[in-house]
Amino acid sequence: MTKVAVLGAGSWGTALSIVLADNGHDVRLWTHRSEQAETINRTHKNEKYLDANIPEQINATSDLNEAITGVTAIIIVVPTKAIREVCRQLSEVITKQVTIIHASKGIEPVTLKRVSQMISEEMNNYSQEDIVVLSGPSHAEEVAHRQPTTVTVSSLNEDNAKIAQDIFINEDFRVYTSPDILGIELGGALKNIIALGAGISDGLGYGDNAKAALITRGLAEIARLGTSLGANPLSFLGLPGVGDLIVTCTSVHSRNWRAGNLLGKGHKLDEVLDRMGMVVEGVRTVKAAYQFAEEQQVEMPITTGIYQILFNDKDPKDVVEQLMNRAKREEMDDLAKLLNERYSK
Ligand SMILES: NC(=O)C1=CN([C@@H]2O[C@H](COP(=O)(O)OP(=O)(O)OC[C@H]3O[C@@H](n4cnc5c(N)ncnc54)[C@H](O)[C@@H]3O)[C@@H](O)[C@H]2O)C=CC1
Ligand SMILES: O=C(CO)COP(=O)(O)O
Repeated sequence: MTKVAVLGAGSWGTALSIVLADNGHDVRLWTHRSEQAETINRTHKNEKYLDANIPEQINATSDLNEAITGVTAIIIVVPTKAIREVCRQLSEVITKQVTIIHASKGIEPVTLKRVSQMISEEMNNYSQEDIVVLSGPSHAEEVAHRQPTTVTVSSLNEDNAKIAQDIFINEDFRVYTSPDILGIELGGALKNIIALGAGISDGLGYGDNAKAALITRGLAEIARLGTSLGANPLSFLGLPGVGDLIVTCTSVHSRNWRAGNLLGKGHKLDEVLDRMGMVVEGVRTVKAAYQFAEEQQVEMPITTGIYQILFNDKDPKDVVEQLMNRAKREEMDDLAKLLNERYSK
């Protein structure tokens, strides 16, 4: 039995702890709130986040040193906004080299750093090769009930990705590997923006045609930005790309979709975030993507429209009109062209 620590006791940290416990690992679930640790240990529930029972071999603690003592792997699953703070705390108590896997989905505004980059910047003795990302279409609510789920793990060091694959894989939770950490992290982060858009569209009362358009054209702009940064275009056709786009744009479990839905119904952003009570990563990531698009000179009309709704108080209906009345163009100048350029020789 391997001892592992999961840092972050929200929906996803709790669901991943259940997978790890099912795999026979001794799991320490760290939360920064001692009362939450006490409740989880006493009731074997984490009701604010999930309705599932928490197996007894998961021990919650608010003592970070206790959580990581003797572990072979640490899974970081806090909102992107808290990554640097948690890693700074971790860096102070960690004494040996272990596998670090993160499962957070976002990009930091201003620095435009991905999560693996933030972790390696904050942790002494850890370079980017030491970090693994786990991403894919995986709502915590379903994973916690052992519903079939597939994800991808990726690292600059393939051996580390394989270690993560072995730690997590089981008959309900299938784990693939990929060498393209850039594409995997970008896909997971950027799909949240499009999920906000899908929620807005549904909130406005638009139908499945509009949603299919958002998913498809959203994928095109994600791939456009991702490949301009050096990601493999094929990654966006995989689980952490189109797979995660489908699941977040079409599921009521998605907090990004739900937040978008409320925005589409006319609620203001502050009120929406208050009502959610859980992280809505797309709100922060849209700032980063908007900035990225300007810097890379990449066209991202959906991202731009959602940015205008969130931060410039633009009416969602006007944004739809703006998107529908853009200059005429050929469809297949994006992902298909990129793939063609890359693989036609
Ligand atoms: N919920 C899901 O189904 C999935 C979530 N993710 C990603 O996982 C990450 C975490 O999401 P969730 O667990 O769903 O969020 P959540 O909102 O359910 O929980 C976040 C947890 O992080 C804790 N936290 C916040 N700030 C902290 C800090 N400074 N130090 C320590 N703990 C802190 C909160 O107390 C809370 O327990 C996000 O990046 C999300 O995009 C990825 C895949 C699936
Ligand atoms: O990333 C997710 C599922 O793969 C969860 O999405 P939300 O954060 O929108 O709930």
